[in-house]
Amino acid sequence: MNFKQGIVIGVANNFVEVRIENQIYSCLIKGNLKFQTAKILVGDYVKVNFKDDKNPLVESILPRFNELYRPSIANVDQVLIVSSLVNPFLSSFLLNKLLTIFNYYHLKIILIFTKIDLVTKDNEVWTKVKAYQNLNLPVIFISNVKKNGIEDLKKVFTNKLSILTGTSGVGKSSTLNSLDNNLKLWTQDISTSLNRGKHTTTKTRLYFLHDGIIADTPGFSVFQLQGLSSIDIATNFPSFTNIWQNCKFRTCLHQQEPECAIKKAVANKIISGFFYEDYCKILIEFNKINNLK
Ligand SMILES: Nc1nc2c(ncn2[C@@H]2O[C@H](COP(=O)(O)OP(=O)(O)OP(=O)(O)O)[C@@H](O)[C@H]2O)c(=O)[nH]1
Ligand SMILES: [Zn+2]
Repeated sequence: MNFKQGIVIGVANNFVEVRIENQIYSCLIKGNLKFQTAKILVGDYVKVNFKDDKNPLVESILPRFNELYRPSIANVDQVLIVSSLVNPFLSSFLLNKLLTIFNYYHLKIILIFTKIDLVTKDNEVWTKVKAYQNLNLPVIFISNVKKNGIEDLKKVFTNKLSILTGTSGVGKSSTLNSLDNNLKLWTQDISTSLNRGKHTTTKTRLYFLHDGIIADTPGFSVFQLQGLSSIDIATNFPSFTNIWQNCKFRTCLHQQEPECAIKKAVANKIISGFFYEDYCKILIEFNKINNLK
C-alpha cells in the first residue's frame, strides 16, 4: 500500500485537491466517503492511496478538531478579521456580528485594521478602536500602501490555519498581496494545472504563504448569525464576556429584565455605549429574520 497524508485545499463535485509535501494532487474520493454525512471539507487532513498513479484516491478523513459551516471548513486555528479604519469607515455593527459568531465557535480571533495611512490622529474612529483594544484580542494595524505592520502580520499566521474574513473593500486581497506578492500568480498556476475539464470548486480555498495557511472565505460577509439562538448572542457578544454571568437571570437578553449586569455596565461606562447599541440592533434584526416577534 502506498498511503500519504495531506490537507484538502479545495473541494469540487467529484474530486478534491490535496496538498502533500508541497505538491498539489487532484484526488478522487473513495465511494463510501461520498455518501457519508460528514463530507470532505477544505482543511480536512486525509489519507490518500497512491497505488494507481493516475488517480490518487482519498481513503479516509482524519478526525477534525473543529468545523465551521457557511463557509464549510475544518481544522481552523484562528480567524483574522479585516476591517478598514476608513474608506469604508469602520463598521462596528458588522465587526460585532463577526466577533459574536467566532466567540460562539471558541475561535482565536485577531483583529486587523487596514488603511492606517489614511487616518489622522483626531479621527473619531480611534474611540471605537480603543474600545476594541480593550477586548484583549491581538490587534494589528496595517497599511498596504506604506507596508506598515506586515511583518507583525506574518508572525501571527505562521504554522496556523487562519481564516481571513471581512466585508468588501476593506483590503483583504491587498493584505494577501502585501504578505506575498507572488500569491496571485501561483494560485492561478494551481487552477490551470488541473486538467479535469470544467468544474465548480466551492469558494473556500486554502493558500500557503510563508509558513502558514490562509483560507479565503468570502461567505462570512453576508452571514446572519445562522445557528445561534438569541441567548447565544447575549452571551457571546463582544465586551459582554465575564459580565453577563452577573445578570439575575441566566436567560437575560439585557433588555427589560431586572438586575441586568450588562445594562448596569453600560450605564457605568464599563461597556462602551456603541457595543450595546449594536447589540440591540443585532437582536432586532435576528428576531425579524427568525419571525420571533
Ligand atoms: N490607502 C490604502 N488603501 C488600501 C489599503 N488596503 C487596501 N486599499 C485599497 O482599498 C481598495 C479595496 O481593497 P481590496 O484589497 O480589493 O479589498 P477586499 O477586501 O479584497 O475587497 P473585495 O475583493 O471586494 O472583498 C483598493 O482600492 C485598495 O487599493 C491600505 O492599507 N491603504
Ligand atoms: Zn442582562
